[in-house]
Amino acid sequence: MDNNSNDDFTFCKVGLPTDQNGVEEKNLAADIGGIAIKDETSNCSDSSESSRQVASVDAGAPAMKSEKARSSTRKSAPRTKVPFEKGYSQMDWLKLTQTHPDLAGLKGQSNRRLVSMSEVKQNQKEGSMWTVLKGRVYNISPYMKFHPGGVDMLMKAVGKDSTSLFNKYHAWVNAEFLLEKCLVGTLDDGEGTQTL
Ligand code: HEM
Repeated sequence: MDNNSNDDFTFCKVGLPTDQNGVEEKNLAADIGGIAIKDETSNCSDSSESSRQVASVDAGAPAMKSEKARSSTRKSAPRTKVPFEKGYSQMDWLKLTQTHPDLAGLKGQSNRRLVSMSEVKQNQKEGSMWTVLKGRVYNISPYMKFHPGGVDMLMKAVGKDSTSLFNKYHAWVNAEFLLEKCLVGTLDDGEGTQTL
C-alpha cells in the first residue's frame, strides 16, 4: 500500500488552522478508487460548529451524516480527537476496506447469521474484537488504530453493545459504511446462534 503522505486524509486535520506552528496547509482533496473525498476545511481542535471539518464521500454512502443531522443529534461529549499515526488516516482505512479480503475475520463463514451476546463477549482478543452496534455485530479489531477518537476509546466498545456510547460521542458517524467490511453478523436478541 502506498503510504505517501500526499495521499493522507483524515476527517480531522490536526493542528492549528493558520500556519502558526509552521504546519503546512495542503490540499487534502483526493480521489481514490473512484471515491472522491473532499477536505472542506480547517481544524477540529476548535469546538465551534462553524469551524468543524466536514468530510464527504461522493459514492452514495457518506462516512458521516449531514451537518444538520449532526447538530441535531449532538450531545455535550468532550472533543478528544487524537492525531492519526502515519498510515492510519481515514483515507488509509477506506483503501484497506477496498483491498483486504477478510477484515471481519470470517474465514469463509457467512456474515448473514445470528450471533449471540455471549459469543460477542468471547471475542476480545487482538485480531478478533467484536462489538454490537445498532443490532449488528462487527469485528472492530482492524479499525482500532484508524479510530479518530483513539484506541482507548474504541476499546471500551469491545465485547459489548456500544450503541449508546457511539451515539453519545458521534451519532452522525456512518458506521454502517465505515465498518461494512467488518460485519460479522446480526445480534440474536434471544441468544443462541443459528443461520439466517
Ligand atoms: C464502534 C464503532 C465506531 C466508529 C466506526 C467510530 C468512528 C469515529 C469517527 C469517524 C470519528 C470522527 C468523527 C468526526 O470527525 O466528527 C470518531 C471520533 C471519536 N470517537 Fe468514535 N467510533 C466508534 C466508536 C466509538 C466509541 C465506542 C467511543 C467511545 C467510547 C468513541 C469515541 C470517539 C471520540 C471521543 C471521538 C472524537 C470525537 C470528536 O472529537 O469529534 N467512538 N469516531
